[in-house]
Amino acid sequence: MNDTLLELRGLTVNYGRGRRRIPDAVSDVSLAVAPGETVALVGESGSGKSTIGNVVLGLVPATAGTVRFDGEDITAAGRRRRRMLTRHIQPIFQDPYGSLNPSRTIRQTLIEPLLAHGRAGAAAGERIAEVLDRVGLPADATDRYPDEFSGGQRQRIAIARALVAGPRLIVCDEPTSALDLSIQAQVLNLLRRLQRESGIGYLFITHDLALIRHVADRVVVLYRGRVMETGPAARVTGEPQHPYTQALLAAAPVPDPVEQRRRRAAARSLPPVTTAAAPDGSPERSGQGEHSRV
Ligand SMILES: Nc1ncnc2c1ncn2[C@@H]1O[C@H](COP(=O)(O)OP(=O)(O)OP(=O)(O)O)[C@@H](O)[C@H]1O
Repeated sequence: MNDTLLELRGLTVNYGRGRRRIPDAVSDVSLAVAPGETVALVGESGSGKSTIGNVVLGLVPATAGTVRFDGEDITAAGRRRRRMLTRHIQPIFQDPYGSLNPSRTIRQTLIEPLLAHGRAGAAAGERIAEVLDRVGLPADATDRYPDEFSGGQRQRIAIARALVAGPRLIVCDEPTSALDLSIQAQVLNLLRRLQRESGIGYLFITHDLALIRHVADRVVVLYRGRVMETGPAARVTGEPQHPYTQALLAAAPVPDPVEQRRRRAAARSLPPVTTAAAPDGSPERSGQGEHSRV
């Protein structure tokens, strides 16, 4: 067992080829997730968050850099070995309506990950009942279809599907952004409880900096595929060092209007985001000193 569950080093991803090539969708990103830890990837749309998550899930190839899971480089592993390793990594996606096949019962949905890893034997029914119970759904949910459930319940089904094969890392890609606020809190509490019970690591993708102080231990702030700032969630949200992080925080809605005005005033007094260190016009990087840990 390794202290570091997931470690990315110098991850770079280019999409497409020739004239349709999109270089540096992700550029030289390094981060680590420990067992039982939540590391949030934050940044606005197009900053490369989902690309990083998809590389970790084995859905998108890395152009350069390494992705180590439990010390083993997934990108260098053969197909069979990669399948073995990625069995321990599962996704939860944003849209609980789109991510569940409407023509499959909940049992068929939950048995898929077990089938994929040759574990759909006699104990599968028991395992499915157990995960449904853990996510707070009734045992008789198994014979029903996704459209018989609310958005929050569907996201619980998606969480059950992620849990059923006993993952050690879950890539949560905006898992609550399609849900009402009250349901969001329930789903986040469920994720936190599951983490406490099982020591699962979360790579938690969100564009919402206001959310991460409630869910994340550490944060990686991305802009145009590059790391702007990394550090403990309380520090990055309480005393952001990089102007880009400060601007993101100022734009995040806060329940307290006085606090919101204070942040906006603080952001207005910032110097403009500098382009000095980045030839492509993105802000210069900072927080790299903490890079070795995050
Ligand atoms: N399959 C793809 N083919 C080509 N380009 C892609 C593909 N997926 C993402 N990109 C590009 O890569 C960059 C990073 O996109 P990505 O989806 O990773 O960002 P994101 O931060 O997750 O955005 P969002 O919050 O909108 O999901 C963007 O410029 C995007 O257009």
